[in-house]
Amino acid sequence: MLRWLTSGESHGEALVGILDGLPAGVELTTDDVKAALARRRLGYGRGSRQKFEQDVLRVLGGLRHGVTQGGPLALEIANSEWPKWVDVMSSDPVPPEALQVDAGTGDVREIARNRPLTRPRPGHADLVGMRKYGFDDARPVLERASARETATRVALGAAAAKFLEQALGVRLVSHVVGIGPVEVPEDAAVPGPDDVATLDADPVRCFDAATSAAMVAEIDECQKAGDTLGGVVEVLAYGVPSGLGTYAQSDRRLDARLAAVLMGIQAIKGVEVGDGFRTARRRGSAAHDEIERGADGRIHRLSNRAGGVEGGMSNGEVVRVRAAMKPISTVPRALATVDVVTGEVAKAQHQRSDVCAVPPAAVVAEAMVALVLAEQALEKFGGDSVAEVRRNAEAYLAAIPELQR
Ligand SMILES: Cc1cc2nc3c(=O)[nH]c(=O)nc-3n(C[C@H](O)[C@H](O)[C@H](O)COP(=O)(O)O)c2cc1C
Ligand SMILES: C=C(O[C@@H]1CC(C(=O)O)=C[C@@H](OP(=O)(O)O)[C@H]1O)C(=O)O
Repeated sequence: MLRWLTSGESHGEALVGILDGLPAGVELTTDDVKAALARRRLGYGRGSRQKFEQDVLRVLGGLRHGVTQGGPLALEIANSEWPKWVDVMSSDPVPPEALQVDAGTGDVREIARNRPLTRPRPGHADLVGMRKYGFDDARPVLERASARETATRVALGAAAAKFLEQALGVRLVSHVVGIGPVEVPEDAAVPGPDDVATLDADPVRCFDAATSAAMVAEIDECQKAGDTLGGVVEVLAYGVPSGLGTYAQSDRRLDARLAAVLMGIQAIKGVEVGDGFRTARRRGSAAHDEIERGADGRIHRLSNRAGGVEGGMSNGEVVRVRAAMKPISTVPRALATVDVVTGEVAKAQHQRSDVCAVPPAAVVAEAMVALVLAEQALEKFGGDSVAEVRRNAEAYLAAIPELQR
């Protein structure tokens, strides 16, 4: 059983992630995890924080000499912004005067950081979080609701991706298919597992050069207008064996698990498996993926509209999912709100913020798909080491009757 948890605040000392149930024998280095974290920081349209903050990684458990040990993998990602937030985010009580003056950093903005946030920002967790947890300051709400937390999930996803590749030969790709109204054409080329470096080098992680340029222009225009953007990301998983997930119980369906973790990413408001909503507009004869026996004697599909999932199970085709992200909630052209302490009409607080975070959201979505595919592979094949999982998978595949292959 694979499970994961994260802890930590956006401006706290560090984020922490634990991945429990990862088999022994996964080859993984801190450089692998750092590379995944670096990919999440890329993307045209991000705010100033990405430019100066570093993801300072420490592996606290589960890894020895570059190989997982079978125990929980524990990762710490320190926030390099922490020195500015020591008093505001102190885990122990601090004297009130410490919150009135700068904490010896010489940075007068410290005083502003300490000021209670009483004007909840539309689109954020602020208002409901204050009501629900009984705060008169949105600070504790936004600290945990912030997508800074996705760094931890990307780090854990890097370990899951290594496991998938080494045990089963599964490789993942994520790309951006829409930013605001700019969309990749339906007939555009789809990236394969060898195109990851090309995607990482593109400012918006888009595989279609003309669309990428249009997306960058859209972000520029939006920034000038004091506004923000969302978009759509796609994750493709190549080499997923047939039979992950099940039709036998609704919550164990592969599509249900994928949708749940994608919806669990901050700001994701819709999920599509395969052609999803587009399939709903088609007739059945143009919606499903016909089966034929190819010249190589193996069963093939004539299309992959289902996105590699039928009956809640992977069907051996490329697993393909999309997630729709709403525009960034902190809109520079500040939105209307109220001050919940004074009762006055107000404008939502805006300091720095991303204009568009769709490219990093693609990397986060890729990590979540990796975690779910690893979870489902372990559920199907079991095994405490990479070698055992591989043996079990090979035995299962070898036992499939010849005419079903
Ligand atoms: C990678 C990433 C970066 C984000 N950066 C910002 C940001 O800089 N400013 C902002 O207001 N929201 C940002 N968000 C979105 C907010 O965290 C999100 O809108 C908020 O949590 C409320 O969304 P929810 O209703 O889905 O929880 C980001 C989301 C992601 C996935
Ligand atoms: C720090 C990250 O993203 C942050 C996510 C975020 C939000 O509201 O979700 C708001 C911004 O932080 P701040 O309000 O401190 O400027 C982003 O920079 C990150 O992704 O590493």
